[in-house]
Amino acid sequence: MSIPNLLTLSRIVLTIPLVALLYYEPKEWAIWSFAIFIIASVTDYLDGKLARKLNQVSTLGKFLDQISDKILITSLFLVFMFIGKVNFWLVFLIIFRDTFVSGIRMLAASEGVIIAANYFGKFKTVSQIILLCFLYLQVITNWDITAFVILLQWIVALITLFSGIVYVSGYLRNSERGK
Ligand SMILES: O=P(O)(O)OC[C@H](O)CO
Repeated sequence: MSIPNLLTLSRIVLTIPLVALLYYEPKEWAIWSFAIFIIASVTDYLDGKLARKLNQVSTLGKFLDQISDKILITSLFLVFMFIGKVNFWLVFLIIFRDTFVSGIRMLAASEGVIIAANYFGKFKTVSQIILLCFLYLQVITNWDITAFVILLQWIVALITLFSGIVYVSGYLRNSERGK
């Protein structure tokens, strides 16, 4: 397996300790979870860059990248929801959007079309990572950032929704053209 793909896979493996350290007591473990999350987020930046540099861009790599992002981010949002730091509706929207977009991707693939992650999708992932950082800070520190985090949740919800609509409308436009 190529180094970029190994980096991507490490994100899936790291999700397990990261979730356990955040979910279980004592609270002090959350800081270790945050440290692992930062490492996992850096691999998200590095894997694609390295794959392009080493000329190792592959369909498997693109697939793993999307899957590992979703496993990491959705798992964390679920834990933050269980510990009462994030609203249910945002987690619902993220799961709904990702499942719907994956369905559109499967449909397109069955028609021989590969829908790669676009800039809106990447921006959505970055916005969710930023929100997760602030959710960690809420758990780890005593800072009163509740109002800011609520505002950020709305912004992330809008970006998440918009990026999903972009994929769906892109697919519908292409299938209209193909008729
Ligand atoms: O738009 P999505 O859901 O494919 O996600 C984009 C990826 O996370 C980019 O790495």
